[in-house]
Amino acid sequence: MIGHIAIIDDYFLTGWIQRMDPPCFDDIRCAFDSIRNRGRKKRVKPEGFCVRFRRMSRDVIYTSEIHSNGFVFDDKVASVFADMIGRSVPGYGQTLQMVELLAHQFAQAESNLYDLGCSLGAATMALSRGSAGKDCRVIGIDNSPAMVERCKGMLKDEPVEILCQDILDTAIENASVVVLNFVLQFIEREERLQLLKKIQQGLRPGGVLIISEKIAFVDEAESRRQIELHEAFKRAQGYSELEISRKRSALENVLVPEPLDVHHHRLKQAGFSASNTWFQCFNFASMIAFK
Ligand SMILES: Nc1ncnc2c1ncn2[C@@H]1O[C@H](C[S@+](CC[C@H]([NH3+])C(=O)[O-])CC(=O)[O-])[C@@H](O)[C@H]1O
Ligand SMILES: O=C(O)C(=O)Cc1ccccc1
Repeated sequence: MIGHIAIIDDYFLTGWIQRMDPPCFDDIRCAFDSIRNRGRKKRVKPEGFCVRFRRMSRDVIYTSEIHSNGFVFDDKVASVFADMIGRSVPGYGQTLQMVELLAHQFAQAESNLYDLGCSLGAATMALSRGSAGKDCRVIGIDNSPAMVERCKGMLKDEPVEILCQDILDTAIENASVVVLNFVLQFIEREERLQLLKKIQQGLRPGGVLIISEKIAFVDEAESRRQIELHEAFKRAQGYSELEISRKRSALENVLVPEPLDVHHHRLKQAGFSASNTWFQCFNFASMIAFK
């Protein structure tokens, strides 16, 4: 049920919890409680679990004035990314759980599963877990060397391949599930259709593309409302007004969101037979497209 990222209260721990059966949230909380009781530094194995954990660094990048112009996936961002995305994207954890469920549903035996723009490999892990036992190749790809290096470390015991590559150059073949989890938004708009066509062509019959995005709204008042709600979410997650506004400026022209109907229309143009939106929270949404 849960992948490898567990955020318990304000402990900011990243952990891998492996057991024969998928653990539920209460099991994990129990495991962490038992760790807490014995002192935070001590590595213990609560009964029935194999828990490996490292402290997840808190994202304080935009608390200081000194940060790069624009937004780049450099080592600074990679080192706090798990915390950053968890506190910035409403429903991110839920999305990962559903990627695992969808992989379980759609992964075909002896096919390839791709996580394009894998960052630290959270969705790669979900693909791996969801397709366990089907003899699939799970491939995570990212063009940020800092992300790839950390991702390889995080997933070193998982049967996945992690490549440092531009996803525009990646060959997609024999695929049953492809994931673009909050990645298309960073690709130049003119390149997006071509990328989706390539994915559609690399999918087997019955294959799916799972795509999550920050979305835009055509109606100005609606757009304002959704952005305000997203920013209220970020405030509730502990980001200050200054951090929120600095990151907003950094993301301008780097993360370019589009309305949901633009996405669905483009998926059709790329050759997908159908698509739908299976999750939305404020200006973040997840879709699935069927070959
Ligand atoms: N052309 C490109 N080629 C390869 N990678 C790219 C490219 N452009 C951007 N990236 C990579 O796409 C990732 C986007 S983050 C994905 C989260 C992850 N999917 C997750 O489920 O945790 C989303 C976010 O930061 O909002 C970064 O690691 C970039 O290096
Ligand atoms: O933080 C934001 O405002 C976002 O839109 C989400 C996000 C999350 C991680 C990196 C870049 C953008």
